[in-house]
Amino acid sequence: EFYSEAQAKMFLQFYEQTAQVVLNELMEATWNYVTNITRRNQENMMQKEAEWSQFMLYFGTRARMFRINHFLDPDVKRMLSKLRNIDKSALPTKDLLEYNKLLTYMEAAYNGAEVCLNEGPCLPLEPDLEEIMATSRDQKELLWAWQGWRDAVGRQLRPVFGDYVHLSNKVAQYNGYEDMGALWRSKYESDTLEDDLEQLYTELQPLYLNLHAYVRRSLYRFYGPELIDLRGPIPAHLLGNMWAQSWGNILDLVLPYPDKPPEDVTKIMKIQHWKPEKMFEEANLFFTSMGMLPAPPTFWIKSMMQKPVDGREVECHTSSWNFYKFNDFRVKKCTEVTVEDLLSVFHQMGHIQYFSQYQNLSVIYQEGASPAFEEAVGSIITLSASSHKHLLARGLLSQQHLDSEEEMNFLLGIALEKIAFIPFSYMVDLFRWKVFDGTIQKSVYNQEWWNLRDRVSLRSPGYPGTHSVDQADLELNSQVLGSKVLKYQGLCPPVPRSEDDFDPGAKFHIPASLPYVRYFLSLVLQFQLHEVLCRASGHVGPLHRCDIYNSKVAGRILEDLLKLGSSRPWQQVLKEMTGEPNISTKALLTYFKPLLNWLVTENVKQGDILGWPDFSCSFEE
Ligand SMILES: C[C@H](NC(=O)O)C(=O)O
Ligand SMILES: [Zn+2]
Repeated sequence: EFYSEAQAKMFLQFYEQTAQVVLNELMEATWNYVTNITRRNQENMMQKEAEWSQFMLYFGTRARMFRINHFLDPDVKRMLSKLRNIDKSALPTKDLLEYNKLLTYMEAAYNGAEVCLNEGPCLPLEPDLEEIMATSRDQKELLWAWQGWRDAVGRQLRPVFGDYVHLSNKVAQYNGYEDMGALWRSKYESDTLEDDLEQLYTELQPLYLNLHAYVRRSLYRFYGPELIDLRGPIPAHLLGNMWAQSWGNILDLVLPYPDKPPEDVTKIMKIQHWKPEKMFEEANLFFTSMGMLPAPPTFWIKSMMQKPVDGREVECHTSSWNFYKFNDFRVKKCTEVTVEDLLSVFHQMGHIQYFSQYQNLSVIYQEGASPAFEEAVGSIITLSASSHKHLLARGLLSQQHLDSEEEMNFLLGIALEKIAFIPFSYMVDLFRWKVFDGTIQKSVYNQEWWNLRDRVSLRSPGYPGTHSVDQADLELNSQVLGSKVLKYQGLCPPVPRSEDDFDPGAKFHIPASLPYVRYFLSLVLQFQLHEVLCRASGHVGPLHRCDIYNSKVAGRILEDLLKLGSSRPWQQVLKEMTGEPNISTKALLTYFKPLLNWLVTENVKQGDILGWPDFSCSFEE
């Protein structure tokens, strides 16, 4: 028999009451585990996982019985269709146990991995190995950390990743999707997502290729020709980050005007005795200055703002948590007193703000308008918080004005964070979608990630800057090269890789089974929304000087977005807020226009080419 719309409303109310309790217990058990990794806490978490799946199975199967096309109330229809996707709860019990064991194993392998010095201590990723990658300028030391981390993590995950893929695809099929990539993409409510992504990437490529060429030249000057090939990819251990995903830590090596180095905010924070708690208060203040919500009392009591020193083993990867209980939201971060971590704290407080703003909605709607919106909120604020004007106002800088050269140094600093991230944030899921849909088989996981497979060199793009490596070339080669580090990032592994390695596994989100393309979309979206808020706040002048701190007008606009959660399709919400129905690179390109002009001129002056026609990696000569 089919249930009426009235019965559907009753069903949703019943779901609402019980979901909060079950979800809260699951979050508490998971939080207890990741902030104190013990066998007992792991068992408790697994128990709550099982209960949560039972609960989802009950409601998910019943949600599928309603014939929602006949219903009138758009909310009832939207909520029921969201309830139908019950993710891994759709697995038969035996498979579910196996899948949860796999997921826990992979995440534990990542969290517990460390790299040991010949005699003496073993170093964990946070803070030790990340500190080395950020600050060391000794390429042997960088190589030791880079290779050691991949040996410690990637090799452990390699044998099980195939099983994870197989069971993930089973989850997807039980929920009515081809494979797990299709299930992940469905969150964006768009049947043109993949084309839209490729279009965004194409629009951003000249910016990336010019930055890549410029940084390669700078590293050539510092590390010399034995390490850097001016017509080739850059060795991946020299970019100041374990995954070369953001290059902000090598700003000192690549400054456009080295005789005018920017003030060192990290140093100033240490001189001023900043502590992690103060970093969170600073970010909280930004939101309240805009008339938005403060983090509630529980946040300050229950968050984990530092790596514990009492011997507890924890998951250090930074994350924000909603406990689906009034005003209970927390951040877990092994915070170091650095400007990089200060901006990361701003990003996390954006998640907390979203949780607070939509907490009165149905549980079903307590998520971002799309995963990209979830990631964009904090990053929008970070764009203001990292402006010279803001840091000066907050006492983290003392130099009143920047001349045009100092301003170019500043813009390059932001580009090292944001532009370098473009190819990385795009290709992590391009890789995984191909793994899930079977294009990339287990036997070639690592070479596909690095694409060492084919010695096809990109046709040299002719003069730098005037015309970047044209899309046809890249497309031609992309069929051969596939979507991998070399094609997109123009990086090389510094040492030979084999199929015993599993380098993708060295990035948290892969063992943690967390989708990643949300960060690529957020990167574009955050500039688009930043521009809207800047204009609304009355900002005039270059976008990179805008700081919306204290703007109640901007706060209001942002609040109206966040309050909606996922109750409305994000395209509608975006159109209302910006007048555009799609994510657009216009604002990002406006923000970096002065820098792109400078980079193109510089690359032409140096006679540098865009792209990496010398395709092979140094050790392969
Ligand atoms: C950008 C992404 N942020 C996060 O996971 O919180 C990362 O760290 O890779
Ligand atoms: Zn985030």
